[in-house]
Amino acid sequence: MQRVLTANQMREAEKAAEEQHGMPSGLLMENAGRALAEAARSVAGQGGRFTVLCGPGNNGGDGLVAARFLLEGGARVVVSLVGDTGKLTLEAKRNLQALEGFGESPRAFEALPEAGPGDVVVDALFGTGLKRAPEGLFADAIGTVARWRRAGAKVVAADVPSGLQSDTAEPFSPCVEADVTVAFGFVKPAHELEPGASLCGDVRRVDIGLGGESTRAVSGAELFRVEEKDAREALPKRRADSHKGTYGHVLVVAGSPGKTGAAAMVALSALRSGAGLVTVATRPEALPWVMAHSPEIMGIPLPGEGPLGKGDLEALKAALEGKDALVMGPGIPRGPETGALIGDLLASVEVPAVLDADALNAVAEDLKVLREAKGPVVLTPHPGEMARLWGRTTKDVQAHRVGVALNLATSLNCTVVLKGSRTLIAEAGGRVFINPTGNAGMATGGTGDVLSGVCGALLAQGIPLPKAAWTAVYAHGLAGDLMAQQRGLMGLIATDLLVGLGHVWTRWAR
Ligand SMILES: NC(=O)C1=CN([C@@H]2O[C@H](COP(=O)(O)OP(=O)(O)OC[C@H]3O[C@@H](n4cnc5c(N)ncnc54)[C@H](O)[C@@H]3O)[C@@H](O)[C@H]2O)[C@H](O)CC1
Ligand SMILES: [K+]
Repeated sequence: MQRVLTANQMREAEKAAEEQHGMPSGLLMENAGRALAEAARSVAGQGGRFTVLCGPGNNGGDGLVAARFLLEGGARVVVSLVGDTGKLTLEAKRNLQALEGFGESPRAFEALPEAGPGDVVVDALFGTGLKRAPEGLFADAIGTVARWRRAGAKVVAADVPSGLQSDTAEPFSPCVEADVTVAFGFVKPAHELEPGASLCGDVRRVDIGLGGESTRAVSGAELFRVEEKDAREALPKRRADSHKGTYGHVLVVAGSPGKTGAAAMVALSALRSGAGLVTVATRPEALPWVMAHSPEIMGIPLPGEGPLGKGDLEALKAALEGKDALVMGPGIPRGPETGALIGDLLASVEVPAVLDADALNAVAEDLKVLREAKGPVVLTPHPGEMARLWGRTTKDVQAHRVGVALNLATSLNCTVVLKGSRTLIAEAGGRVFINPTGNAGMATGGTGDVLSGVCGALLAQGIPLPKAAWTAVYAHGLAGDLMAQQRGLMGLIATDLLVGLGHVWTRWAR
């Protein structure tokens, strides 16, 4: 797992490093500037010129250090201090003096030469200290950086592209678009969440001297980026003497006339993700269609007709006998009693449960029904379903993804998987995991059904939450990435992910 720190948490970590662990403050900036210079050199053309734009804070200080290292290496460097140099922080001022010792004095922005192919522009205007939309000279500078980039220069951003809000990953206008972003110490939400992540280009995290100890002290939600090894290590080893019972039995409550495919995709995905047995419980008129998709799918008819309601409770409790996980929601016939039914069912069984799609819409009417759940619950809403669960607009949800997911998880004491680009997995009590896999080709019907099946299968194999959730999300997204290479972003469909999951498990086989 890679820790993702907010601007405040970075400041707390930097403070802890300096005050508690004796790290001289100038050393953090020295290390940052050196790494920034190395990154700039790595994208420069032969004999290219480096144009370093420095803002009024420590981000600008990083730029001054980078300029000095580039000069020391014999490069052609021009530097400009944009904005009120009187406000330079002490560290930045010290580095301005040091720079002059190398014979380079900052120039007026207007006096800078044009940059083009082979040249590198170092964006050290603003980092985590950005507070509002860049205006005036800062906005002009960002506009010029964009023009130089269009002319062929490479742009390397110090810590965060200037104009991009570090915590929300939302860009102000204007905002730098970088080819490389050097993340100092820790990645920030802006590097991991959209739309910020796309503006950063290649994110290179570098150590600057902030040891793990300095992050122990930080306050607020703990954010992590899931890495492939974390997901791979979560999978159970398959022992030779195991049998299908070892890998659990998933009950899938899904499907209805016209939406039998959803139930089949959940069931097939659970089978393709290692579940020993999978049974689908649905209305009698839908069941044959679901089971026809594959001989491995077993079925239990839910007597009755129309929406799921309290009259189905006993049949569902019986169906859950001997099961190890429940996946409920995709394509179910939803009615006014469905939410209460789900609440009663979860209050009477202990198996881990995945609620997706119309099960989420059913409980959205009264979230209290989930408070009595006996077993662990994971909700897998897409932003629209999250909006209904949270009583806000989808736009609101997307603007506060981390907070909304974390608040819902904590208020319901469950795990929340907020899908979308960079899916978030929030656990009750504070940790939020950011998933880096997946692509826009997965925006096609049924991919959510497949994810809920993977999650159910991993839970049935005994992997606890939230690990089962972020492992399912990572594997599902990776399956999509692998299959998009074969089918194209436009051609990818949900059942391709069933093939892609096979590639993932093969790649992770231990
Ligand atoms: N703190 C450390 O030990 C280290 C920090 N690193 C780098 O420092 C920046 C964060 O620096 P900070 O001084 O907090 O702010 P910025 O340089 O990002 O912002 C500059 C300054 O500008 C003011 N400001 C904010 N928004 C605007 C605006 N729209 N227009 C004008 N002025 C604005 C505000 O007062 C800011 O203070 C971090 O990203 C790192 O790059 C080192 O890397 C490590 C040591
Ligand atoms: K920057």
